[in-house]
Amino acid sequence: MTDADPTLRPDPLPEDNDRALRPQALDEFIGQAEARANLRIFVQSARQRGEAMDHTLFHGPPGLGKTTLAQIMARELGVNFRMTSGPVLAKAGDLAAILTNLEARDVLFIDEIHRLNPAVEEVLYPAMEDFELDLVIGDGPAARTVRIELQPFTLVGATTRMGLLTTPLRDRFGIPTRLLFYTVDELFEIVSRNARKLGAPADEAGAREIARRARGTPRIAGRLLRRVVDFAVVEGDGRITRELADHALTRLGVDQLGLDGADRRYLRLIAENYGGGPVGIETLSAALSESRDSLEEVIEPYLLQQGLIQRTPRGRMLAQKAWTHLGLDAPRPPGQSDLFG
Ligand SMILES: Nc1ncnc2c1ncn2[C@@H]1O[C@H](COP(=O)(O)OP(=O)(O)OP(=O)(O)O)[C@@H](O)[C@H]1O
Ligand SMILES: [Mg+2]
Repeated sequence: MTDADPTLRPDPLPEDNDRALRPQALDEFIGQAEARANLRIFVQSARQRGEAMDHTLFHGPPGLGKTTLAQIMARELGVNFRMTSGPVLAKAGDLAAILTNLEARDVLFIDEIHRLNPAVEEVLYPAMEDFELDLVIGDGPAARTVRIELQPFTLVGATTRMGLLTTPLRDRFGIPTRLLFYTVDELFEIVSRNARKLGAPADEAGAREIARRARGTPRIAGRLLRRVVDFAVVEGDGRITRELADHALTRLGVDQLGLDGADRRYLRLIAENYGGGPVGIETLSAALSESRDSLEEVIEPYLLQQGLIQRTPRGRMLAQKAWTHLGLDAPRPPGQSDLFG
């Protein structure tokens, strides 16, 4: 097991595309209660008025259900779902081709919308605001602009990095929706339901153990469940108990808090090489050979949410909980004498 086993990371993998396990309706979607309640109202209102729903932006760490919710919105609105992503839309013409093919009230989903090329983003502004497209035809002195009317549509954007969105783009979303890490109870429901769908008998304590160690993330819960099922079949009697789940997760390198090798490597680096910090993100990125983006998008949000690290103006610092979790003693602040030493 390598430190950064990709199957334990929250980033998407092809094996996640298990349609049977993806919730198909708002009622089947567990967790995100506030976002869900609001979306239900906006969907219903758009349906009753017969209008396109307002543009919606989902932001939050990977694997929390942004794409799933976008698909559910289209289904609940009873419209087509078209999907693309920021990096895929290289030229303004690519986006124009998609926009002109939308039918009235369709949902256009743009994943990783913070990675749109600025020229493409320019095209998006009038499209979002007035359902119009300004196309430049030809070049040089013969160039002219043609205005094309679009069908009213709903843009659904998703991003793991809200901070990287330009202000004009952010301001054009009527419904910004932040997704939060799931509670253990919510993940417990998701794991139990998925176990039933997979025909894998999981008792309550077994499902709860997986939920507790899923890093607050349904995508990880789904993957851990599949792995635990494998252990149950090969090394157990097929049933998922707490002992079996604990054995399997420990073998997979998922610890009691749900941290994997990459998380622990991050914490241990700050503890052992930087005395607990503060240490700058660029330094951590170089020392771990991980991009700054992946530290900020994937590793840090959960460690912050769990109170294992703190972000200060001078860099990242370990919290006491992290020292305890690593089984290390926090260094004493300078000047404080050791009464017993
Ligand atoms: N509330 C939920 N209940 C059950 N399963 C869920 C829920 N939310 C997400 N999932 C499952 O978790 C996986 C990840 O969800 P999804 O692809 O929507 O995440 P995402 O936020 O779009 O991630 P990324 O930022 O990587 O694109 C999917 O397999 C989906 O079925
Ligand atoms: Mg997604």
